[in-house]
Amino acid sequence: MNTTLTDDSNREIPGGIAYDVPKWLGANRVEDWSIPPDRTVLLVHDMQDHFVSKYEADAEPISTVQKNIAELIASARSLGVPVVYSAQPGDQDPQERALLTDFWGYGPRTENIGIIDALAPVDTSEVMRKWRYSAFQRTDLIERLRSTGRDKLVITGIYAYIGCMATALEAFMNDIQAFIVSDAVADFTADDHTRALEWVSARCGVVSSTRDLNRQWAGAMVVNEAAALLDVRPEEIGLDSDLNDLGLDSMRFIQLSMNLKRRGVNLPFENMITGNTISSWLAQGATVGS
Ligand SMILES: C=C(O[C@H]1C=CC=C(C(=O)O)[C@@H]1O)C(=O)O
Repeated sequence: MNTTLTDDSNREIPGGIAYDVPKWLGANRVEDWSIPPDRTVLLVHDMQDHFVSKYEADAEPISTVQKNIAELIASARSLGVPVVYSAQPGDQDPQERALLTDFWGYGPRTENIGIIDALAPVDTSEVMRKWRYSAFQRTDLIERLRSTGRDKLVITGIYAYIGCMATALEAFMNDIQAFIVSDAVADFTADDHTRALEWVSARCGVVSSTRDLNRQWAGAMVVNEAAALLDVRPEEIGLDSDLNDLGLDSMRFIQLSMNLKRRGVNLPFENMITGNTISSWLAQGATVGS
């Protein structure tokens, strides 16, 4: 198949994209999926110079999205949640690119396919080469999940109404619970952004937010740190366990707060004296990241 375009201009992705990140006001069809760190993978979808450059730099939505993705990457790394990047190749052979050329022209050039510096992977092994909308197509994403017993995928990046949505759908069809992060994805317009969230929440996944995910992960980190301090197994500590009963005295509270600070969890000591359970501390606003 050999598509030659006479005029590529009307297939290019529009440049100068700028819109306020829409507030997700919808409801998820599924409400009981969670993201334990040992069963979750964080996907950073196509945050490559070529695609990110379509946004107005240092403006909404991309400034907020980049910041939130960076926060989630930091949280994931501190919890041992694998971070996986998808990235499309440059100067694609028309035979390989096939129908994408009809929709999007010749696609990215090799010089523009790097992951943006602000979100750089720590190792090339974190990066999967992606040829189609879905990050599952012709990649080892499903093996990366299955081989480590992980069945939850947190999806961030661009574009929400294209590859992020396609990836969430294919996750669902592979029995993987997909979580699309409302303020860590972006598209061409606020409407397209919202459409992606609405479709995923109604048909194949859960819409979450950076704050919600960080609170869930903060809870997991507090459990891990408290268990280490009390020399018990994490499974013995629930979010509503009275940690005083488990031996967490005031000195150890201070130690726990300091240990958590080192792990990037903001759990000020004054919050902790409001109650003896992790859920009471989370209610005070303990989160991971800034
Ligand atoms: C960022 C994505 O790339 C696709 C969307 C627009 C243009 C594309 C291209 O030029 O190859 C990709 O097919 C995505 O899948 O969300």
